[in-house]
Amino acid sequence: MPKVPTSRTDDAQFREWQAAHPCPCAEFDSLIGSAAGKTMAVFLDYDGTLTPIVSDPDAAVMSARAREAVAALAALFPTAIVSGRSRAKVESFVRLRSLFYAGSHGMDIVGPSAGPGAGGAPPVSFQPAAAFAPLMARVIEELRAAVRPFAGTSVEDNTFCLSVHFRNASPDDFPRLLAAVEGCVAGHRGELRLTRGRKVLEVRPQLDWDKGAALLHLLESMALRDAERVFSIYIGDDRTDEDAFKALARHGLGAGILVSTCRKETAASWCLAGPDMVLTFLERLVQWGRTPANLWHEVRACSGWHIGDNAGAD
Ligand SMILES: O=P(O)(O)OC[C@H]1O[C@H](O[C@H]2O[C@H](CO)[C@@H](O)[C@H](O)[C@H]2O)[C@H](O)[C@@H](O)[C@@H]1O
Repeated sequence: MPKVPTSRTDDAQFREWQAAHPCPCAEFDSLIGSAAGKTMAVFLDYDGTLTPIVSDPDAAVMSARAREAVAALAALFPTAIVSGRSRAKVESFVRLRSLFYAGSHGMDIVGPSAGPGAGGAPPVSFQPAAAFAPLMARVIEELRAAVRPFAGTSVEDNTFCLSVHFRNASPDDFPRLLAAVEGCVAGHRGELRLTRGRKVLEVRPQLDWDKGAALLHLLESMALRDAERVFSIYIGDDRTDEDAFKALARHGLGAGILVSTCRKETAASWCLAGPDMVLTFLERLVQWGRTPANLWHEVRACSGWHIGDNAGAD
């Protein structure tokens, strides 16, 4: 595999990659052109997408600007947050009731409790990993004991996913930390699996379910899984978002937008250079969504979501 540059100083390679993954702010009309004649749905990752990455996971709060943009978006398009966080935690950060939420990497899904999405069919509510809850509650204690020797680590309870953070740990400890976490997972062979995110190891149920499956489930639930009629946008920064990018690409359902400042292997076809650019893009999408070009003004309803004008209702 070619060495992947880690910064924009790897100019030539980065420019080549960038040409293949343009910025949707710079080429907004081109992206929107792909959605011509279709209604739109929007899916957003949380950490590293709506908020900058910070060293304390509990401090990743959403800015007023981000909340305003997402609220406005949710009044114009079906909008979902798809996060590795527990649903309760991401809801408490975002504090908007007009959204669909898929927490625990899509293993905990609910529909809106207020605003446009709350109309129509009953809200989506789905927990494909529900049977694993008792196991996860036991394993978190095992993990906490296993990582205790490594200063700067912590285990975050994301309900159906346990996140072992090592952003604040010594890089020298990583091989032993990884071995300790792998040991825990191996103790539950066939029941658990280990994935990786940004300075985080994630212990999840051994289940064929990820953010891509959650995205398809949400589209299905809203009667929007129709490539002829609907164009979905998914924005995310992490490895786990790749499953959603792949699902969109595989089924021709829309556009994946990676949030990154460096060249990466990705199934996304667009790139935004950080959470600030994400907000700029979302604000642009809101402006566009308020014009008659947004076909939700004509369609007005789908199963589980209907357009409204109460962006401030949350
Ligand atoms: O799917 P996401 O919404 O992106 O959640 C993925 C993980 O995000 C959080 O961890 C990441 O962000 C933290 C705060 O900026 C950072 O400290 C950490 O190093 C990152 O990995 C969250 O804390 C995890 O539980 C999520 O699984």
